[in-house]
Amino acid sequence: MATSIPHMLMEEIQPPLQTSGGKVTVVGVGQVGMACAFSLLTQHICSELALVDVVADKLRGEMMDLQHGLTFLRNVKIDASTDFSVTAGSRVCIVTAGARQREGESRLSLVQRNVDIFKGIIPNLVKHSPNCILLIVSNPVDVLTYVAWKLSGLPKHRVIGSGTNLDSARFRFHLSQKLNVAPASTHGWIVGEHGDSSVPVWSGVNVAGVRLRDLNPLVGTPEDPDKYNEMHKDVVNSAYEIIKLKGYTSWAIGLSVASLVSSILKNMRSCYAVSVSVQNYHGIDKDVFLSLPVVLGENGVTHIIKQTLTESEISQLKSSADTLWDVQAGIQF
Ligand SMILES: NC(=O)c1ccc[n+]([C@@H]2O[C@H](COP(=O)([O-])OP(=O)(O)OC[C@H]3O[C@@H](n4cnc5c(N)ncnc54)[C@H](O)[C@@H]3O)[C@@H](O)[C@H]2O)c1
Ligand SMILES: O=C1C[C@](c2ccsc2)(c2cccc(Nc3ccc(F)cc3)n2)NC(=O)[C@H]1Sc1ccccc1Cl
Repeated sequence: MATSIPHMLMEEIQPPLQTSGGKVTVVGVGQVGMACAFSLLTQHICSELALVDVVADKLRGEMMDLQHGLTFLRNVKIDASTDFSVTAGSRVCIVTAGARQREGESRLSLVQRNVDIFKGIIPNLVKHSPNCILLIVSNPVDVLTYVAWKLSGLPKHRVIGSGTNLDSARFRFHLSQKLNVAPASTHGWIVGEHGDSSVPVWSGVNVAGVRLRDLNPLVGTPEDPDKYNEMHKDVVNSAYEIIKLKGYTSWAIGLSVASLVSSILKNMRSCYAVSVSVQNYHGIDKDVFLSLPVVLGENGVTHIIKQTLTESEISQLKSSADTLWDVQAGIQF
């Protein structure tokens, strides 16, 4: 006679599945990684969550703290380990692991340190989840998305970077405040290189299909009396302001990453500006990853949207492609 309570409480109809089909891994449980994890859980996006980091105590603490909130959420299997076997069967693997930039450290030095970190992460993720989609968040995100693709051996459509998804979200927020329309109804795309050198596509800024450029042809130009062109500066400056005020950024990037994962797991085919292989698009001949609007579905990037860009916008993309190509040339794989 089985004496254990579970056996007395219930009759097993079928053994548990190896994986639920909704498993997501987050590598790096720092400020960004935990914001991603919290956003995924509170929006009921994943059915399983695996956390990986090299700092074992923090890793266990974050896992326990999330587990204790499950009473208020749905029943998600949350696990954590420094061993990548915990990630097995993940549909999406989010990488936020990275070294902190040292005082006066060159960009290339930081890149190489992050590449060396990625050498220990990417092959292990693919070993345990060969059918996964890699979603890179660590900076410099465009270069590290290329590095992740090279190290993973995965097809390019299953390796994306968060890219200018956050840049675009900040751009839409600033526009929404000026127009007094909800950010979700204020449409605008920032493409190209994530961060300081990103490219706002002013011809596409619209509310309900009404393009600002049709109402004011000077929108986005230095001659614009309404100074909409300063919105892009606001996007960049706000990132630095947040760092100055709180020391890091987390909530917006966490929410933006959760939205990307939702479109993938639910095969929503929503459009996002994310870092993808852009060789042969807009006349770019270098093998680099930059952000363009793409359709995101269950197997990653299904389509790249062919926006009509101005000569200036294309020139800025090509300049970023050359910069990234030079950085990539200096990487020791
Ligand atoms: N793409 C974007 O829009 C965007 C926005 C914000 C931050 N970021 C980037 O996200 C990254 C993380 O930012 P953060 O504020 O969370 O940093 P953080 O230092 O708080 O967290 C990084 C985490 O990575 C872990 N880590 C380091 N090496 C590891 C390894 N080999 N394996 C597993 N884990 C490892 C660390 O232990 C730490 O917990 C940074 O590169 C940052 O620039 C990107
Ligand atoms: O990409 C980052 C990383 C950063 C940040 C903030 C100011 S400059 C960079 C961040 C937070 C914590 C650590 C780092 N490190 C880091 C940044 C760039 C890099 F190349 C290497 C490391 N960056 N925080 C952010 O919000 C985002 S978005 C952003 C940054 C600059 C312009 C426009 C945007 Cl929308």
